Amino acid sequence: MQSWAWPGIGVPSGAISHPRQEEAQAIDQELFNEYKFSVDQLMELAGLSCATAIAKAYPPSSFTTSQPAVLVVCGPGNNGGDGLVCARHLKMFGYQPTVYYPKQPSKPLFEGLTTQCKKMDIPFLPEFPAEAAFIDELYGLVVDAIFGFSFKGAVREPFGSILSTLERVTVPIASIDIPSGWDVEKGKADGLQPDMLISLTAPKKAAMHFTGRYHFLGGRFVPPALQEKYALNLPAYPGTDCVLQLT
Ligand SMILES: NC(=O)C1=CN([C@@H]2O[C@H](COP(=O)(O)OP(=O)(O)OC[C@H]3O[C@@H](n4cnc5c(N)ncnc54)[C@H](OP(=O)(O)O)[C@@H]3O)[C@@H](O)[C@H]2O)[C@@H](O)CC1
Ligand SMILES: [K+]
Repeated sequence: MQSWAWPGIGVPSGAISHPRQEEAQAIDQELFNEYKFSVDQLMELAGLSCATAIAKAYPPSSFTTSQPAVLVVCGPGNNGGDGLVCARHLKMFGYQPTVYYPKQPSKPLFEGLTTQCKKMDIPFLPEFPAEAAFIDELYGLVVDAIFGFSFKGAVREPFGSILSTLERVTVPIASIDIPSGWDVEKGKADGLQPDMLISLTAPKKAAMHFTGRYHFLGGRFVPPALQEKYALNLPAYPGTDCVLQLT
């Protein structure tokens, strides 16, 4: 496992670990199988962390659009589920989220999260805006909840076209867990370059290639024994906060 020194106020000067893809998946499986968490539980905490980190970095007053409008783009796996939870909490925090969710799995978890959003009057776009300029005009922030730590190989449609449009937007992009399209360990120099990354549980190896302004850690749910087993060496979260700003 690779690690780096971590200077900063409130953060111990030790080294936070950067799990590889397989390690991130193993931690995830252990949380469910050994520690008996349910996906819904952790997804709620993960999505709440994301909305909280976004509210810290981009308060509604910082938006130049007439409303704090946020486009949340959700993928087909649990990263997309985090996006739906994040959208719901953003709405609670006073933002105007809109969701684009092109590949909706027919599983009760995702159907439930979708219904919750719709019942909170969060609109779902039937089509993705064809031009990056439309996104820049209508939204002050894009949340990238397309792929997380299980992404592998070349991007398949419709996500290839979506990502190539997102690469051209000029409004800030906040990526949940991994910038979508990036190799989970090596990153992608010519891919999406988000302004914000919210690493969940621990920053994955690819996070070492993140050059945006804000890097937050969220998902404050890893029991100490599991942190020790994987030598995560996570910094202490401040007080009762569910997120920690790393950079
Ligand atoms: N413990 C934690 O930290 C917690 C983590 N959580 C979150 O879960 C995330 C991981 O979720 P995950 O394992 O469901 O996978 P994720 O990355 O969303 O993508 C899988 C989907 O993408 C697809 N797909 C893959 N490659 C593709 C390609 N090249 N092109 C196109 N499609 C491709 C793949 O499709 P398939 O291969 O099945 O066809 C599948 O449908 C994690 O990053 C974090 O955000 C929290 O919710 C809870 C606690
Ligand atoms: K993502």
